[in-house]
Amino acid sequence: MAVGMDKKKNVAAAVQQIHKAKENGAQLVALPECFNAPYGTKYFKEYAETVPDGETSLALQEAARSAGVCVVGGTLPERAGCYLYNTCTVWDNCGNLVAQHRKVHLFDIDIPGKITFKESDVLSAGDHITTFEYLGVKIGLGICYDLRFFEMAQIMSKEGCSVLIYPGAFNMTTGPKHWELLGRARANDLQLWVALVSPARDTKAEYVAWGHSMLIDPWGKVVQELDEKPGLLCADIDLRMVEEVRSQIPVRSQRRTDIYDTISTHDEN
Ligand SMILES: NC(=O)CCC(=O)C(=O)O
Repeated sequence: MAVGMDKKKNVAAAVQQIHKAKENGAQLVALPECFNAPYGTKYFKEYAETVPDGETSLALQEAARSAGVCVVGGTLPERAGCYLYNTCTVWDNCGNLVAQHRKVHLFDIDIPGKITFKESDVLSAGDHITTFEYLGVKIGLGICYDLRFFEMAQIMSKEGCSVLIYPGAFNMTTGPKHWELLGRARANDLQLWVALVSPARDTKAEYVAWGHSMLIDPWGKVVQELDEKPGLLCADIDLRMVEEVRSQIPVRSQRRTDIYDTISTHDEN
């Protein structure tokens, strides 16, 4: 979805898409990172809300309940006391808050002449890895830059997740280089489904999102992808494929942790 300066319009657009996805048969709907606010450090404080009683949370709760779908509510700037977080809330089909993930790895990078961003100027990092269960399926959550950290995805996989969902907003520098690569790497390494959910590209925005929401199967194949424009990606996730890939290429039981442990104690890098 496109995200602009008007929070109410952003939230209304998200609610509309949730209902549209339900009409298309969705049981779970995921929104992009920072779907209710422009993405930028100077905006987080102004747009921040408390969870679960802020206006965006209440709108997501009501949308999940009235549509009867699970909503992975992208992210919103969350205010908790004097701290701000980049937070994903998850609502089940009855409108219960079933998970809340605060971005663990803050997006602090500096590529001179291309992109410099420092979330840690205003945001605090979450310190929990978040998984939840819906319709008997274990699902893991990461937010954008979290996608770069294999260890986090590996823990979610070890906890039994067969799907990882990353609301994210890569940019015009790192997006074409790494967005798909990282999503496919996580899916292939851990042999599970990965969904990457981005805002649409707005070339007039200060931060221009790459777009290209996609769903990747446990073989590491992109099964569906949007372009940079607003759109709705609806796809079936065949969970049997997780077991199929894992039994046919059994890397999970072939790890030589005896060797890795020895090496990793010698070389922290
Ligand atoms: N919102 C983000 O965390 C952006 C991450 C990103 O673009 C990257 O390259 O990593």
